[in-house]
Amino acid sequence: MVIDVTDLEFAWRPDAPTVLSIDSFQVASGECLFIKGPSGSGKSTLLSLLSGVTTAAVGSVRVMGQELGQLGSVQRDHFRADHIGYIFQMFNLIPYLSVVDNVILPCRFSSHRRSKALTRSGALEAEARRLLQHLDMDHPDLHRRAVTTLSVGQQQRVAAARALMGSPELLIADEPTSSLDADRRESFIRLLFDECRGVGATLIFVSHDASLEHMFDHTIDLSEINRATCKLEEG
Ligand SMILES: Nc1ncnc2c1ncn2[C@@H]1O[C@H](COP(=O)(O)OP(=O)(O)OP(=O)(O)O)[C@@H](O)[C@H]1O
Repeated sequence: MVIDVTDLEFAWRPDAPTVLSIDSFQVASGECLFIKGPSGSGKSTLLSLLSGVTTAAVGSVRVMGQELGQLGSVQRDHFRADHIGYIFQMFNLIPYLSVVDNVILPCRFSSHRRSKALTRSGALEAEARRLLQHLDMDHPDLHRRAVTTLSVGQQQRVAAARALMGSPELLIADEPTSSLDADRRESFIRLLFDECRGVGATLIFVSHDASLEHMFDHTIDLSEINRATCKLEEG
């Protein structure tokens, strides 16, 4: 199992309502999982817990066998940098870096990912260019451009290449296609699948957009496994 969550209870503050109450949630290695759920059902909160941005006082969140609650915040930052590629909804590219330097960035924070990238392509820049090419960004002129001059679809591909750099075992994508039209959304997801399957990575893709669901191995509706949402709906 890449992810094993049991008996989780989470509130953002001790006096705030419970946002997540999940008895059991597992994701197998190599799976491409689609997580859907209405706005406010706790999707982003779950991703914060899976990536160790925050931790739960009650229950267990294991990622690749590591109990995240047992790590301090600096150790969790290292764990995330080494093992998790994250594609943000707004991409979070660094505006003053070139395309290639944005893609290389995870290797500045993780020697683990740096050595994997070097093993694969011999040089970080070569690995960044290989990923960009696979993601349909194959024009060398594009690689030198400032990210602020790229289209939304191009920025999305740069964000994906950055998340894939150094072959993290787990890729998390938080609504990264919401600003694209339907055709471009599907082609982007196919490219992500190709890259993930190529290295045996696990993909967790979160979206409101149920029309993407058919593309994935499995789907989870968070509001169905989250007892906190059920209680809110009943109340
Ligand atoms: N950093 C935070 N601090 C405090 N409360 C938060 C924080 N992030 C989310 N929440 C609260 O947790 C609940 C679940 O929000 P969350 O963002 O996880 O839902 P979501 O399913 O991702 O929603 P959306 O689809 O609209 O992004 C909401 O009540 C929200 O206000």
